[in-house]
Amino acid sequence: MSIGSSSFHGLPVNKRHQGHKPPAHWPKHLRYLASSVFHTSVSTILRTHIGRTLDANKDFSYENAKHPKVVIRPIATDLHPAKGQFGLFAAQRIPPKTHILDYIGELHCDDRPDSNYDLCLCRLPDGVSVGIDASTMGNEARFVNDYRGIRGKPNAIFLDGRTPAGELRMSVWSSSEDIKKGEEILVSYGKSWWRSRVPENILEA
Ligand SMILES: C[S@@+](CC[C@H](N)C(=O)[O-])C[C@H]1O[C@@H](n2cnc3c(N)ncnc32)[C@H](O)[C@@H]1O
Repeated sequence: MSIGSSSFHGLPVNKRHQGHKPPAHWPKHLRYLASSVFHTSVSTILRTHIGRTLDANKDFSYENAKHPKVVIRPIATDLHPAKGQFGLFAAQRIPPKTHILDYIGELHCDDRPDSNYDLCLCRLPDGVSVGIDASTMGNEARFVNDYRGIRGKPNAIFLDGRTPAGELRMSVWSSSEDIKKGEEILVSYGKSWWRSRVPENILEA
């Protein structure tokens, strides 16, 4: 099942992706990607809709634009519900409504009910949907946790938009308040994501 989303107008990824060097704490068994890759289940028509066949040179400045520094950290706090896993943290103050990074992974149209890293990129009128699965490959965005049990509300959101060259992407943006240096970046995966995984009474808490 996919993590939920809404909409925006796209902007950059950052210099971290240059040279494809994985960031600190990147798990060795996962492939680090600078941009998403297509699974064979995505048709040529859909690839065109997503826009990866458009002029890649136009995205040069987009890919190299400066973005807030973030860091993947292991979570060791007893009270954190994802203790023993990783989270994504602000390595500097992030102003409100700032594009932090894009959610990168494998673009696919097949069902991946067992993936906990599968975000919906788009749904078409004919019912076909494209997901971004970061379970085996992706970037830092795959480490963004859900706010539930960690803070009162999310401090970031998923928004979709197109890069200057026209590529459809899903990105993480800060919400209407600052994210302070050292704070964990937390979104809402949506109730439907949790509903398929945990009892309803925990969701209402
Ligand atoms: C997209 S991954 C987030 C990164 C993950 N923590 C990791 O280290 O790979 C989603 C998984 O993180 C964990 N997670 C995220 N938010 C959580 C929360 N609020 N409470 C408990 N577990 C959470 C769950 O195991 C979930 O399946």
